Amino acid sequence: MNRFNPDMTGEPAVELNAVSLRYDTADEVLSDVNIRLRPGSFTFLTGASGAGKSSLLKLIYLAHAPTRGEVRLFGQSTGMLKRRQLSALRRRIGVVFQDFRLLEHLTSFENVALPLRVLGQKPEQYRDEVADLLRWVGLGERMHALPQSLSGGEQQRLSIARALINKPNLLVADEPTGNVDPEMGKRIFRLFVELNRRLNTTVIIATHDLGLIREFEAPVLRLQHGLIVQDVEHQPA
Ligand SMILES: Nc1ncnc2c1ncn2[C@@H]1O[C@H](COP(=O)(O)OP(=O)(O)OP(=O)(O)O)[C@@H](O)[C@H]1O
Repeated sequence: MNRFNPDMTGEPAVELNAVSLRYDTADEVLSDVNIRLRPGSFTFLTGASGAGKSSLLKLIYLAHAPTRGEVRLFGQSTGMLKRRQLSALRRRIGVVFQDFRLLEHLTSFENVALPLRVLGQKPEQYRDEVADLLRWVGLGERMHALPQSLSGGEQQRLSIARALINKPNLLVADEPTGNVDPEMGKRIFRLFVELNRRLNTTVIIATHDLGLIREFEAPVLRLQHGLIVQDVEHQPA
């Protein structure tokens, strides 16, 4: 993989300032959250079920707007942006979901190529790139398989390739190892680490898996009832 789109602004890749989120009229799901992720950093987000991890990630990948506070991405405030500007920012973010969200009628190759086709690229422009990425995630032999014929770990690696084909500056993964066995979980985390080290992609991963967090020794943000109770700046040495 080549290095691409390096983030040269020097601003945090992600910055949440006094962010709160409330769905309809219920209590706040996130309260006064302040986060800064450096470009090229690798961070875990953890917390009990219902603590607000997915909600926080949705704010980061611009699926929701906060009720209060400011979300800044790559130095840009996101609150007042027009639809087209938001789409451009979203293209700089790759998202990996626990339940993969692959298109079942498309092959592995076609699933990964789709974001480029949507951008108007022709097969001859993306063929080699898609094949390289599929080989990188270990699916070189499964390029023409449909998702239903892949194992859970293979489907997750396919969804990682799809999230990366647009060369995002930021990768957001929501419980990416929730549906795979521990060995595959490690293999998937190694892909994220390699991505982060080789391409300097900023990575944030929500996970319950304390074993993997310990093994990979990255900074941890911990959410409890919508509050950050442990953050990157306050790690024990
Ligand atoms: N679209 C929504 N509408 C209303 N409430 C929601 C919505 N999404 C999440 N919630 C509520 O917000 C709270 C936090 O949910 P969230 O999914 O962010 O937590 P989580 O830490 O990711 O949990 P899990 O680990 O179980 O996925 C929960 O009480 C949940 O019921």
